[in-house]
Amino acid sequence: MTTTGARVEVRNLTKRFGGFTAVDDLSFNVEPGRITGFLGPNGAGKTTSLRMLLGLVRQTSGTATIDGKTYRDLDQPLRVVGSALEATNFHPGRSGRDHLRVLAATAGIPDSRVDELLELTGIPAAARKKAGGYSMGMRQRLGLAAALIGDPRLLVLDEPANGLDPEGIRWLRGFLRHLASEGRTILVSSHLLQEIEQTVDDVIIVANGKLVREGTVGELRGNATSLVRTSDADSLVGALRVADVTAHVQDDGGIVAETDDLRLVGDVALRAGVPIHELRPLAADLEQLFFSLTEGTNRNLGEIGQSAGEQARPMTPVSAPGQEGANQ
Ligand SMILES: Nc1ncnc2c1ncn2[C@@H]1O[C@H](COP(=O)(O)OP(=O)(O)OP(=O)(O)O)[C@@H](O)[C@H]1O
Repeated sequence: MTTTGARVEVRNLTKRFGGFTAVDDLSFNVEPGRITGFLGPNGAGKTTSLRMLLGLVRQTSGTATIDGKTYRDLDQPLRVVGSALEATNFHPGRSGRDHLRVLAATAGIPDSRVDELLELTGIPAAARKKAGGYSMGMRQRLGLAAALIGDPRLLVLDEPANGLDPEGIRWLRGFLRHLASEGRTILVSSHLLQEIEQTVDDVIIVANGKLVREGTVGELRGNATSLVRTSDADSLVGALRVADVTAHVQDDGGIVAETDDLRLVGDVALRAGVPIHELRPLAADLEQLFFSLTEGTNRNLGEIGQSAGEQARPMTPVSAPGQEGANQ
């Protein structure tokens, strides 16, 4: 099955709560058929941005559109966008199945879709249990099923890996990949890079409400290199250079060659008659990059929680949690 994914465009999006700027002139695109990670530490402005995209919070300025339209202007929103912003948002006394049936009914979707989704998200056995008794992982799966009810072209998931065990995270990864391979657009937020690093194609990193980096995972990792060790580093570096591969010897004697073609490096070494003791790809440390871009920007900690030297930004909530509404 193929689906035409919806394209998301965010332009100069800004949200101020009183004097506090939660989202600050943010611009990015999210492309169909790809999984995009929306990353940033706690308090970076991810949820607020997603809420603006979904028409749940009114922006101070800027735009967030889905195939050129704001959420409010979509004709059949559930058929275009499915979202799971909070895993706990279910009536505790209602079964998972009933929750989905109510949703389906409001959107004119047949009940058969409910069973299909319970099966797809791996919670058919829980279907008759009250959602109040669900584990965090089950709530996440039910949230995902609810998001998919209208077979949407865009899926927006806020911290979907929260509360999932490693097996659950592996399942989620495969599930999202399958949905993207059908052409859908998938936007997933997370404050933990390692949770979604293997899941996403593109990354948007925010800190203090601002965009700090965006690109494909490959671009963020930078040029692929490999590490090779030998007893005759000078000869191998020379032979690699002849083969048009830039290489240099590190302090510990290892050679960093600017290619990820390990076979080429091995062949060059063989021709040069140099023994190889180690040969492996060098993965750039994305986690390190993420920390260096966002270090000290967790605004939820306030001034006290931040360690000395970090840039703390105090915040004063202007409304209590749960009082947020579409008119903000
Ligand atoms: N209604 C509100 N009134 C005042 N401040 C708010 C409101 N909603 C969010 N904020 C603040 O805006 C900032 C961004 O919050 P947001 O929830 O968007 O961040 P986040 O990146 O999603 O973080 P997390 O990973 O913790 O969910 C935070 O400092 C938060 O406390």
